[in-house]
Amino acid sequence: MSLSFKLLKPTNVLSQLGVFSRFAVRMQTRCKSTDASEDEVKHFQELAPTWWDTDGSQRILHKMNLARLDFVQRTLRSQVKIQDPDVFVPGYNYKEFLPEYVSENIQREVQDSLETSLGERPEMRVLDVGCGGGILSESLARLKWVKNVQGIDLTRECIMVAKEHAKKDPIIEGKVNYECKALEDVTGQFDIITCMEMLEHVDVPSEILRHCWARLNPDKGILFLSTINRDFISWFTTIFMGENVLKVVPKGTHHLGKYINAKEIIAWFNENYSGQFRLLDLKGTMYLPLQGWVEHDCSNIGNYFMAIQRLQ
Ligand SMILES: CC(C)=CCC/C(C)=C/CC/C(C)=C/CC/C(C)=C/CC/C(C)=C/CC/C(C)=C/Cc1cc(C(=O)O)cc(O)c1O
Ligand SMILES: C[S@@+](CC[C@H](N)C(=O)[O-])C[C@H]1O[C@@H](n2cnc3c(N)ncnc32)[C@H](O)[C@@H]1O
Ligand SMILES: [Mg+2]
Repeated sequence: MSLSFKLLKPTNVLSQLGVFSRFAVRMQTRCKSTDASEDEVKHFQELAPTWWDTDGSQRILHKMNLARLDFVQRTLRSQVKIQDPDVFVPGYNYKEFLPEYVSENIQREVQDSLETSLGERPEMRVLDVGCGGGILSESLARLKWVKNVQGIDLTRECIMVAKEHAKKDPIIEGKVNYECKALEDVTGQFDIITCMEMLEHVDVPSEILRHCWARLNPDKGILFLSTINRDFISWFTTIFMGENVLKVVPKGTHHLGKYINAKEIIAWFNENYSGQFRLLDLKGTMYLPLQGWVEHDCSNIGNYFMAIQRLQ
């Protein structure tokens, strides 16, 4: 590995921002640019056996799954046009001006029409990069507008757990398949690519994004990311509180120096794919003990969800 990552202390995190962006650093020693480091694989190997224990070491990931599925579905619905001419979609904020029962009716009609349109859409092919034990892969495979989900991960034990768990649900039989392989070895094109809570675990995230882009349907394919900004709040919540105080995240899961700022990702897309993509949505998200994961508009602080659409 060309660079050694030290855990950045919050005091010097500001000196690191912008000066030492590992984001575009290319590996010199790894045979594959999208390969996983041994320490990351070893960490997740040990977690694999309890992956599907919703009160176990991945409980926070299970809780996050609800929020990120909302984000994915909301983003996709925003891309669907209402086809039904009988559905009235007011051109103003009707919730503020119409009686509650009227605006609820409108909202339900719009929702039903969107669900129908999504259900009629050509069935979507999904790639889940760094799928782990399949928490997100399975949830996506259960969505009616998904044709199939390909989950890949480089921790073999996670793939084995994912395969075994998928057998428990006949609804997703034949809709989800898993392989232990590097992203650059994945062939085919996908309408949706998800890369959730994985970028902060790789040494060269730009290589992951580059290979995701190459496999994204150029006709409006959508890349969904969730990862963590490199800032003090992230260190405080995800490492100090998450791993050391509340102990709700396995110790050693995260390293501040590997976190990636949302602004860095957007800048990288502008630099490499200017005019070929659209940022569909970017939301901050944070875990609150009594509420679970909640979205907020400070996407440059802490965790965030991002949706990027390929236009050509
Ligand atoms: C607007 C804004 C962001 C303001 C912030 C202001 C501020 C100081 C807020 C503090 C928030 C607060 C109330 C903190 C109290 C302590 C607390 C609840 C901390 C959260 C700890 C936690 C659950 C962090 C989540 C870590 C994380 C990213 C989980 C995903 C995950 C999980 C796993 C796994 O389970 O194995 C592995 C991964 O790689 C993950 O990314
Ligand atoms: C925190 S888990 C997230 C799992 C899943 N995406 C989710 O959110 O439920 C991170 C996963 O990324 C995998 N991973 C790390 N580096 C990888 C790489 N270079 N290629 C493929 N998978 C990788 C790890 O093995 C681990 O299973
Ligand atoms: Mg993580």
